[in-house]
Amino acid sequence: LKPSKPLPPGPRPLPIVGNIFNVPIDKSWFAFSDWQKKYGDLLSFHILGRRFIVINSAELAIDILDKKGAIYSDRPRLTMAGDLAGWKDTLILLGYGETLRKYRRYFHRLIGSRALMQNFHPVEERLTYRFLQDILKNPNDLSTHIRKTADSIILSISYGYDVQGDHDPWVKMADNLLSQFSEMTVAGAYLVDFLPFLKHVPEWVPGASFQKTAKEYKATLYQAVDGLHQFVKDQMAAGIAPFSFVSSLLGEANLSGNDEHAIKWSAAAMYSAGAETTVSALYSFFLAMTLHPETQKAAQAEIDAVIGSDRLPTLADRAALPYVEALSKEVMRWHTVAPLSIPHASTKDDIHNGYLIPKGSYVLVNIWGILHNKQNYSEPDLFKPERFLGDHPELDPRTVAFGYGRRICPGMHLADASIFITCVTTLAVFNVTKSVENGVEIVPTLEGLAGAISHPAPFKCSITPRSPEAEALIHEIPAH
Ligand code: HEM
Repeated sequence: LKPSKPLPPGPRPLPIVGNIFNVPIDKSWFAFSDWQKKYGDLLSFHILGRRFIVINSAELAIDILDKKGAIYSDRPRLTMAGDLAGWKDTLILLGYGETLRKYRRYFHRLIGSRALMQNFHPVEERLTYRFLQDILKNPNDLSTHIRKTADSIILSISYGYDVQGDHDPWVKMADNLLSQFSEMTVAGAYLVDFLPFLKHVPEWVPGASFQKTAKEYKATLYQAVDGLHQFVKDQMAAGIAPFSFVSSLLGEANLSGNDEHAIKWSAAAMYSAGAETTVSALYSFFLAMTLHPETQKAAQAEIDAVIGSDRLPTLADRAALPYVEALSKEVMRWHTVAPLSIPHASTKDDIHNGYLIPKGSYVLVNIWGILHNKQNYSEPDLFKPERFLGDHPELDPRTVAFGYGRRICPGMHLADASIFITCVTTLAVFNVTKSVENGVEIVPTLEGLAGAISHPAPFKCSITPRSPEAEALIHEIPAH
């Protein structure tokens, strides 16, 4: 293709540095939504010659990332995190090709649909009931309990590993890994990402301390990935491995060494991509309930009518609870967990709607923008589960929040189950209200923090059992 077509519009660049001063480092999704008003749904800009394309509508995301998936499914190459610190082998950063498709097939076979997730319903339920007990014991430590629960669910489903207490060594190691990863991927954190030839500079050269850091981080990554994998193999050898992603795949006949490597690295992606994201979504659920007592009451009325008050809800009750279902959709929309998705990279020049999208562009989807666009949602800033009920429901946010095309989130059904079961069981037994300090009610606001995974800013709320019967139900949960 000759570059005869114009690039998608965007702010005017400066020579060499391009649009470096136009794009805010933090929460750039707001800027992209503003630019949309001026330039339309497809935008482009460059920073130091690197071309970025931003997609601002669901239709375009489908047309480009789904329908032209063959050329839009690569990932940007991260020199520090990917090449030097070893993360390039994880599913999230893996380039497009046969290995990626193999990893994704594993996800598909084990957790690729709501029906398959039923194999993991007992785990989801057991660990969420444990969460209710933790909250009852110590309602002020909400974020700690959420984190522990999300970690436990992922480690149990991926490795059959049962998290022990509040200071579990594997959780600690995995959390450490994640902070290393986010530290490395903050824009501009490492010069080597802009000047990749620097990766050949030896560690002892002044200024090359990133080599030492990368070595250290890579060691932590391998220790965790190899260690958890070995844990499952040891359990299988002893005949005590519970059903999990890894035990199920390793149990298949005629595995090659290559297959085992692929199983190991695809499982590693579950924790890296699944824990923080779930934490953010669950935390935003509690914020929404704090701010919207009327919504909470409507959901509780439905639960009381359908389930009664002498047992806890399960995932099997889902179809009978349309309001709670709508509420959990609204949780996915109202606060956007991954506001710009994960960038895709294009592998060929393409002309779309008359614009040139050059090979090697980084393609971002403004997920926050789509989920807060007035054309898709009435009063988008409000928390309104009703928008998904009735004869003309608004766009299902689960078709947006998990990304598009061949890199769409392979953990979406797991995330969806975790969110639903947490919402429904919490509402069945607790009231979430604004906390009161010195006689004054504290009214939090929704503020999504900066980051590839955006968490709601910390807030206070009060969580109390709905009734003595509800409290008794929590006590009756068998010890774990
Ligand atoms: C609320 C929870 C979650 C949200 C909002 C979310 C969102 C996303 C998004 C937007 C992407 C990028 C898709 C794209 O590139 O187009 C993604 C990728 C991914 N997610 Fe999730 N996710 C969530 C939970 C999970 C869970 C629980 C798991 C695993 C068990 C998981 C595993 C992954 C993996 C492995 C990728 C990388 C896929 C690839 O590069 O091919 N996610 N997720």
